[in-house]
Amino acid sequence: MIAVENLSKSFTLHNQGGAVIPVMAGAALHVGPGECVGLTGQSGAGKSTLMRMIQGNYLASGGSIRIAGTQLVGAEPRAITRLRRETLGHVSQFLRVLPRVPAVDVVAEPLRALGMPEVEARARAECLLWRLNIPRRLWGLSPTTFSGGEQQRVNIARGFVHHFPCLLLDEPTASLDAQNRDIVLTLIEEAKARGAAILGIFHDAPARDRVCDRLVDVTGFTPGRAA
Ligand SMILES: Nc1ncnc2c1ncn2[C@@H]1O[C@H](COP(=O)(O)OP(=O)(O)OP(=O)(O)O)[C@@H](O)[C@H]1O
Repeated sequence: MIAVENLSKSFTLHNQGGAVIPVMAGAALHVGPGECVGLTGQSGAGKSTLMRMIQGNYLASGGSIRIAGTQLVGAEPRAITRLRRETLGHVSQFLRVLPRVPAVDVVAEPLRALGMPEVEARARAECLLWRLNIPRRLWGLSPTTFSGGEQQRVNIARGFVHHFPCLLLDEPTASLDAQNRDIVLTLIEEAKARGAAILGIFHDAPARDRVCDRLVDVTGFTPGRAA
């Protein structure tokens, strides 16, 4: 479902004399249906860079990234937009929303983009907000004024509302209390049970141990260390 082969990445610092910084070479991993793979490695090893390339936010310098059969490296922006709408979900650490859009609409939006009828999209959004303990009185308000933990839970609800076949999770349990953390881990387990391929960064070691089937240490993809 998620297949990375011989992936490389260099950053060119145009505002610093065009210095070229190689950060990744020979990166390879595979995540199958129903599997959760955790990215590990010391700070600066390249976990976020790899995730951003798989999400299509950073251009790869070379290699291959296939998401459910679609080649991402060199893909047209339109193909990447379609992949994100239908196939590749992403939960980042922070919620980015337009002001004045109510929380329930933020969560329902991925379903509306897929053409789901309004009543059903709203019902599914409300169900997730309820499961994630967002008080009903907040559902009609913009999350811009919500607490950090509430914003993160809205973000998680938005990431899980459509049953994406592939999911990228960037520290999905960071700054959550024990009860909400447990709910998020249950959502991940449910996604695995329905066959989703999940790749995540989990600094929370017990959470990682609970949901990850395998770990991939990106330190092995540091240029000069690749096999
Ligand atoms: N936009 C960028 N421009 C230049 N260099 C970058 C950029 N993004 C990341 N890097 C460099 O790439 C390397 C890997 O960074 P990355 O953020 O992927 O590491 P990480 O493993 O996610 O670290 P952490 O655990 O601290 O978040 C670092 O040396 C970083 O300075």
